[in-house]
Amino acid sequence: MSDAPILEVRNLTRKFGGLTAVNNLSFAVRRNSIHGLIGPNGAGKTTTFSLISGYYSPTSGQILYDGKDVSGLKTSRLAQRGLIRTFQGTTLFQEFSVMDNVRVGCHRSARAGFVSRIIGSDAPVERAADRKAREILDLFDLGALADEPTSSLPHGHQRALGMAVALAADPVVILLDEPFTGMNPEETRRMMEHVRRVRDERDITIMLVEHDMQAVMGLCDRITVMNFGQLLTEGAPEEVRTDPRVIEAYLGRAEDAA
Ligand SMILES: Nc1ncnc2c1ncn2[C@@H]1O[C@H](COP(=O)(O)OP(=O)(O)OP(=O)(O)O)[C@@H](O)[C@H]1O
Repeated sequence: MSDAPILEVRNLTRKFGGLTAVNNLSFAVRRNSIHGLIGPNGAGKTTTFSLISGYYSPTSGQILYDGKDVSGLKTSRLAQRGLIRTFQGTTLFQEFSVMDNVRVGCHRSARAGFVSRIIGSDAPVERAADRKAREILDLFDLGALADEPTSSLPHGHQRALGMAVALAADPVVILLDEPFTGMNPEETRRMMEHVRRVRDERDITIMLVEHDMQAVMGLCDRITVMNFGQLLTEGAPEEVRTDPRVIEAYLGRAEDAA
């Protein structure tokens, strides 16, 4: 496996009028790692995610994905290449069954064969999508709920299903936007297990923005810390947790807000 990072941002800057939300930010994400992006409120994490996933174009700087400059490419093009972002609010079809949500995701990524397109029969594609959807549901312990309406699932399961749909698109990198928001401790524990499983069993790189520090520290291999749009520090969870600059950044913002 190559040692080159799967994702890298170089001197990334994004301005909104007079406000610099991301300021000359550089960091790299190793292949097959779980990489956290943290920082106090307003630090620029979401903007960074939106830049990497193509929702915003950089004002300046570069984004390299698998060694290639993808700065300014649209979300759909990046998704085709395997860079997939999930959102805080779920984007599931609530009236569909659990299985059908994943099946739709599989179809989006499936390429119908030449013959089936000519004769109008997509049976092999359907069968392949079904098989793939079942495997993915099992990975997230959702197999027994496959035929349930999505709207009946509790919050934790809905978030797991959101990740299952992302997996159906054959990602290389998944960008998870606050995956633990609103979860109780048991749901958080299970979600952490799912994220690990996706990385371990599917060789997928995971990058996440998250405020739940316990989850971030327990899950991530490396953590990038932002403050005021800039890189504050980067390191293993233990280094970051005990870094006085990180503690200061969080406490400083808490005092501002008080
Ligand atoms: N579309 C926009 N237009 C103008 N300003 C924006 C826009 N998006 C973000 N900002 C500003 O950029 C700065 C960084 O915001 P961003 O949402 O990226 O921070 P964050 O670290 O994700 O914060 P939080 O943890 O609160 O979600 C903030 O000052 C925010 O108000």
